[in-house]
Amino acid sequence: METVYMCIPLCLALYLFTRHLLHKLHNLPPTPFLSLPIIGHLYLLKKPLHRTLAGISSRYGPIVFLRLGSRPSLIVSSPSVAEECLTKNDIVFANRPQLIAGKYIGYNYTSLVWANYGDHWRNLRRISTLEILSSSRIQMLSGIRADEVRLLVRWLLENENQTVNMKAMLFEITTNVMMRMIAGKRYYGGSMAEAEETVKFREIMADTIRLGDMSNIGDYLPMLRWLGVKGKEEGLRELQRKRDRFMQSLIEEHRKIMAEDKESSSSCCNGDDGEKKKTMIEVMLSLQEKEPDYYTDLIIRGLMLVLLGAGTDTTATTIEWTLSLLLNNPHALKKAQMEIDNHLGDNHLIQESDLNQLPYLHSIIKESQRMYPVGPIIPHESSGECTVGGYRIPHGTMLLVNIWAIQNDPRVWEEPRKFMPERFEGMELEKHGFRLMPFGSGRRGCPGEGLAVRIVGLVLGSLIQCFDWESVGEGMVDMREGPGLTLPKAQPLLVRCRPRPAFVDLLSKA
Ligand code: HEM
Repeated sequence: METVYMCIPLCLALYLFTRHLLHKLHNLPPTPFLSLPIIGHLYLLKKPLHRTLAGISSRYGPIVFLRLGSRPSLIVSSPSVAEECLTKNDIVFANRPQLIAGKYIGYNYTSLVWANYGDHWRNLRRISTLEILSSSRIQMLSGIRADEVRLLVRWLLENENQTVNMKAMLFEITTNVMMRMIAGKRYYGGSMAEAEETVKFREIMADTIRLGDMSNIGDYLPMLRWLGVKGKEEGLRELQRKRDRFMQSLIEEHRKIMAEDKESSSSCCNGDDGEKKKTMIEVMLSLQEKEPDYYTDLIIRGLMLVLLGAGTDTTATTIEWTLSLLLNNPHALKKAQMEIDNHLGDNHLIQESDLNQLPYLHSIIKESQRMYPVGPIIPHESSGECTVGGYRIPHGTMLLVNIWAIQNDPRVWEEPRKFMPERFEGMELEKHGFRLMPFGSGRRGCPGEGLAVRIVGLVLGSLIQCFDWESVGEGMVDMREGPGLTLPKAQPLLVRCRPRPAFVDLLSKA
């Protein structure tokens, strides 16, 4: 028995030594010494992941190799290495890791977010950038965003001095904007609150947030899945069934309306300019008529869910962080109000077309996205062997670019934890390079950036222009980060607002 006890540490030491030797021989990047059998470096990971990985990088350097269970992983946390991965090695790293979540909510890794690089992904990307998220289409649907913002400021006016949960409020407005663009429907606020369809939609959104954290131990230790430990898998499967059924019912509804429209050649949805302001489903169904084999209902459902999933929480959370920062930095809030007043006076509410005259507002948003990027870590995977920083990176390595670490690194940004929108004044966008990339970069970079910039700018600009704000509770707004995929705040932002006297009249007519 004693011999067995002696053997265990001996075997472990031998294992660690051999691993380390092989690591060096294979010219892999620096790695923490203790990589345990089976779990590798998983024992090092704690939430929030971006902070843990930043801690590891500060010890081992900007290129770190980890074995996360069965997944070889490359952690990158400097602008130059990120650039090397996303420019020189862009195609090699253009795959996504095949995590369990992608099997269910990514239609077996075939949706735009989850598909590997290749013809199918390129096609989806083309459809989304040319047909759905092109500047002309985004511009065409600007009325939806203006209308939702108008409803928001009206609601705030009617509820002045009440405690408002901004997290919930912002999630509702961004979801309404996206669903109106996708299907011409709004599910928050208004008279539809009790309708069965609304209740179903809200349930789906709540479940998506509940299961939204993609971490699943089976992703790293597949043997657990064989042993029957399925984690969130059942929940994800059921959620996807519900989402799929819901989106299909919207497609059927549109199909029916389009057929009726065709018969009566009605022009009920034409804009003032006579051009038809089609929803995304209508655009996709028109394409389906021309190419039914490619534009299947499955492809349409996949795109609807991707846009809803990628476009709501991200924009809402960005606005919530930014407003929180402004409440803790009242001088910046005043300065932004003055900028808007100077440019627009007090006789019209801010519109999207005003945004490019408001550089300080842009600087505030950039600074907030620098400090609190809502995609703190971007996951890719290598489809072949390549070199990064002179090290060999094997095929099938998961790449985690730690955007949060880069954007909060004192070697990259002066006093990074200080909110200083002024640092962006007069700085051209190109100058940020890979130091600032809240929307990612390279061929898998965010296709919704143009839309997101408009939504965030318009909502935030309107809130700043029309109201004076105070946080609820003692002291400063709590800026701690909570667990979750899109860097949520640990505590939702609670506020009270009062309309600015000069805008009461304008708001009541809005
Ligand atoms: C402030 C808001 C947003 C932020 C910060 C953001 C950020 C990001 C980031 C960091 C990525 C990953 C990039 C990469 O892997 O290299 C991404 C991907 C993506 N985003 Fe956004 N995003 C936002 C809003 C939106 C909106 C409004 C949409 C569309 C309605 C959208 C659609 C997508 C899609 C489809 C992808 C996956 C692209 C692919 O894999 O090819 N995002 N976004």
